[in-house]
Amino acid sequence: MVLRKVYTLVFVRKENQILLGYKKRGFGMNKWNGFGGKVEPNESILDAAIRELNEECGLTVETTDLKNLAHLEFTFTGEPVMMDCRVFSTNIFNGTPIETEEMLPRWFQIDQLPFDNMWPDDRIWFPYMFKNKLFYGKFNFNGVDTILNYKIRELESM
Ligand SMILES: Cc1cc(-c2ccco2)c2oc(N)nc2c1
Repeated sequence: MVLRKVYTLVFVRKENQILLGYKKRGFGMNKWNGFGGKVEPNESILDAAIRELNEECGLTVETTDLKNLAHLEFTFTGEPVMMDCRVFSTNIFNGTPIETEEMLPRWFQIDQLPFDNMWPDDRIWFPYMFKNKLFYGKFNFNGVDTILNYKIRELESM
């Protein structure tokens, strides 16, 4: 019986740059990633995305500014969990990114990303994100570093 948990992931864009955070502790530690986390029982997915972004790097974004780009499902061989990850992006935001206990934020040129220090699936689906296409992906992991199999496809509408 698989336990599905919903997560958010927000990518902030500025010209040809993308804001990534270096996870200083917890799940995904020592990897650069978008900002996000668990959706609490009492909140919408959009509200969770906005809350996590603010908690992790201090930026504020409006719900209407977030564009839902992807639905990604992550499973782990031998574990009954499935991470149902909703990916959003925006180029409209308020504030300047600040370092928090969780995250060290940094702007990267989108053609110079630290993929060796990111989740292995990112190099597979980031090109879809940069085409601003809606897409759906399923990735089956063995541990945190090895993708056993995956599928990805563009969607016309979510
Ligand atoms: C297995 C996995 C999990 C996550 C994640 C998102 C939010 C919390 O964990 C990922 O994020 C990325 N970029 N790849 C990921 C793979």
